[in-house]
Parts: sequence; C-alpha cells; structure tokens
Amino acid sequence: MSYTSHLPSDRRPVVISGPSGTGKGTLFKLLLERHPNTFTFSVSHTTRGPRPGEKNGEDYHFVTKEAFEELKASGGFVESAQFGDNFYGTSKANIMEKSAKGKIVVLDIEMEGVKQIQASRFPARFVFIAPPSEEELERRLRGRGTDKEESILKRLAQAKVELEYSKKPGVHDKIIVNDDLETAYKELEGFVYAPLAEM
Ligand SMILES: Nc1ncnc2c1ncn2[C@@H]1O[C@H](COP(=O)(O)OP(=O)(O)OP(=O)(O)O)[C@@H](O)[C@H]1O
Repeated sequence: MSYTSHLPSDRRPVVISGPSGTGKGTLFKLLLERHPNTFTFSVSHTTRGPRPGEKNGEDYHFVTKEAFEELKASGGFVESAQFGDNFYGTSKANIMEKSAKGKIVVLDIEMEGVKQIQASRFPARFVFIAPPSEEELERRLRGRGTDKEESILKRLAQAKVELEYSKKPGVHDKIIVNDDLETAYKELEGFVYAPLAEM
C-alpha cells in the first residue's frame, strides 16, 4: 500500500524516544523528508544562548530564564528538563499551533520527558526505538564520531536504564528495533499511518 495517497487517521503527536545512538534522529529525519506535508517537528524552548547559525523559532525558541520559569509555572510545557545550567522544554502551545495547521507533530524526547508527558496525560503516541544489541549501539555511537570517550560511556550506561524502562508494559505503543534502517523505517511509517481501528 502507498502511504502517500492518504493521511494518518490518528492525528495525535508522535513521541519518539530511545537510547542515544539508536537512530531516532535518522528515522525521524526520513519520516519528515518523505512526508513533508504531513509531519513537522516540534521546536523546543531553551534558556541557552544561540550557537552560530542557529535561528530563533527554527532551531529553538530562545528565551530568558524568567520567561521560561513563567511559562513553566503556568503549565505551558508538556515536558521540561535542566541540562547543566540550561533549561529546555516543549511548549504545549507550540504543539497545538502546528497541529491546528493540519500537521502531525513528531517529538524526539528523552526518557524523563516521556515520563512527564505520560504523567500529564497529554494525548500522544509513544514509539521507542531500540538498538539491535548493546554492542551495535556502541558501534553506532563510536561510528558517529561526535562524542568523546567519556560521553560514549555515559550514553551506554544510560541506554541500559532506558532499555529496562522500555520493557515496562504500557509505556510505549510501539517498539521498533532499528537493525536494518529501511525495515525499521517501514515499521515506523506503518505505525503512524495505521488506521485507528487497528490500534
Ligand atoms: N539502522 C541503522 N544501521 C546502521 N547505522 C545506523 C542505523 N540507524 C542509524 N545509524 C547510524 O547510527 C548513528 C546514530 O544515529 P542517530 O544520530 O540518528 O541516533 P539518535 O538516536 O538520534 O542519537 P541522539 O539521541 O544522541 O541524538 C548515526 O551515525 C547513524 O547514521
């Protein structure tokens, strides 16, 4: 069946999570590239300053700490987290606005964020991308060439925690093992386009 002839009947945002290096970004990019009129990504808020070349509203919504705290206190984030001195969050309004324009919002969220979204009962579908094995995950992290040894070891330790959490029944609507990329992509596409009656 061709997925270009109809739109997904389930319009809820799709939350993609999984250990670092498992291929979330790769799969997520493919989905957006192949269906640019159907899906869009959510742009996070952050209190960190923009890096050279980053555009406000495209890479992030860059805000002050005060503005961030105000939005958080008013329940404006579906999830938020602090990394180092900086705060990051996904705004509800941002998701609603993009959904209102007819797009399905895809979010790349780490495990703690997934827990927050689930606790808030924000309507979403949850997909977990698992590596074929811990050895292959390590190979991908090293192969990517973006992380220092210390960071790779931290990511591998965190991966164990996330894989354990993913086994908890009911946490994810779909678990996809990203072994062969195209096979995993087809599974993701099949899931997001599945008729409501099949879920
Ligand atoms: N099915 C696959 N087979 C082999 N390599 C893959 C596959 N999927 C992704 N990769 C490669 O694995 C590396 C990690 O992928 P990616 O950066 O998409 O992971 P991620 O889960 O988004 O990580 P992070 O959470 O750190 O952003 C990349 O170099 C990517 O090209």
